[in-house]
Amino acid sequence: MTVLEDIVAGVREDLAVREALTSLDELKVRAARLPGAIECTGRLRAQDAVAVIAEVKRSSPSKGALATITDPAALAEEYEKGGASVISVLTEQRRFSGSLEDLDAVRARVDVPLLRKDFIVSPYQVWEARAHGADLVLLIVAALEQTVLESLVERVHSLGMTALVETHTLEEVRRALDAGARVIGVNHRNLKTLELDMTLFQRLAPYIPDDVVRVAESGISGPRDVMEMARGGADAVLVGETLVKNDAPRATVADLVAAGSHPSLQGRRPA
Ligand SMILES: O=C(O)c1ccccc1NCC(=O)[C@H](O)[C@H](O)COP(=O)(O)O
Repeated sequence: MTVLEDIVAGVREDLAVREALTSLDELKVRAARLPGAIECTGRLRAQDAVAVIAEVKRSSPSKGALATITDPAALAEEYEKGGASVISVLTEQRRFSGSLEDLDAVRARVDVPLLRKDFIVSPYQVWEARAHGADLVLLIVAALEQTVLESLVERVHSLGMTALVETHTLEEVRRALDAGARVIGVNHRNLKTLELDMTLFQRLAPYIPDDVVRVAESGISGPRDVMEMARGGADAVLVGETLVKNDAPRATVADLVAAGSHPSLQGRRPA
């Protein structure tokens, strides 16, 4: 069994417990009481800047415990003040120590769009994301059959949310495009082996059309990486470990944001 398969098996078990506790109808009622999802593609695709998606991440299969985040909302507030365009909240519990309560807490404190970062395999989880205030949902191509991927992308969009469709190979990029993705992430981390390949975004980005938002994910350790991703065609970067292990998350986000709008990057994208 790969790491990804193992994570998804646990996610399915935890999902069955939540489904027994809260009906889909109840989630729909909760979602209807909330303001609509924030439109995100424009924010992720500023003309001459790289958007920073800053992640709340306590632990991971590749690195184990990363940070004791007792107040995820306070951390998210620092990210927002540092200029993050989107905040990603890991809600998977077994391997990432996250929860939907983290998403609620962050939603109550910040105004920027929120990404529910989890291993989504069912429309129930998409409704759950919306009912807990998420504006974006991660869909991992490697974890989903094509027909399921297509129906989840459609469900996410029909709820006014944005799907960040994550890929790791050229075939997955093609599947993401076939599924109607408007935002495609290239994860440097292979979720089956956990190996990082920091050249992957630059190699796959040319296969992602200009009208689709391109996000470089994982292993980004500082401003230099942001500039490299920008030169390779990134509209946005997704950063977790570097931020949660840092004593000054606001300043660190600000440094990444500044790198993404460095004068040497101006004019890299057609108007
Ligand atoms: O981070 C992991 O070890 C991991 C393992 C298996 C599946 C997913 C995993 N991470 C999810 C992510 O995509 C990252 O949290 C995100 O891209 C940020 O990465 P980083 O900046 O390297 O923390």
